[in-house]
Amino acid sequence: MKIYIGCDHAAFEEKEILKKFLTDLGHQIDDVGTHENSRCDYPDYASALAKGVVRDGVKGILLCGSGIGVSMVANRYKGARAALCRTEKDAILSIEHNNANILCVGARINTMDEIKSITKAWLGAEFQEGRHTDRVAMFNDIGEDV
Ligand SMILES: O=C(CO)[C@H](O)[C@H](O)[C@H](O)COP(=O)(O)O
Repeated sequence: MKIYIGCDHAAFEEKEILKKFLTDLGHQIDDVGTHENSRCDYPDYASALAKGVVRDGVKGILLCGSGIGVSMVANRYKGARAALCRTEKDAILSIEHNNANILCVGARINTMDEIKSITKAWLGAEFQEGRHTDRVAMFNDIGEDV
């Protein structure tokens, strides 16, 4: 499966480790950066990743210090369903009920082992459809100025 990955400086090392973990599992990884650990701005990378995910109809993984900033940015793009996940349960539910297409994790919150297991759980889960399909479709009609 092709998977986009992106991060800011706070999660650069974790992103590199996760990239190898996913490549070893047989996934094709498209890295939108950052490509070094000097200070940068997560909106740049979360935007690039969300655009790629929506355009190509694939999944993506975003990492920053908390996971919060990247999830906020990604969800500004129509068609992006970014879920901040702290546990495997979060990850599974974000797919089963919400058909998340972007996983967000916090490298300053979760350990590397936790990030790997959250990611594996997320990639292994399946959208349950049924009553969830119409609810997720409703997302597309939301997004007005207030
Ligand atoms: O967006 C965030 C917080 O919601 C991320 O955790 C960033 O990685 C963090 O803000 C970066 O912080 P730094 O002090 O500039 O390293």
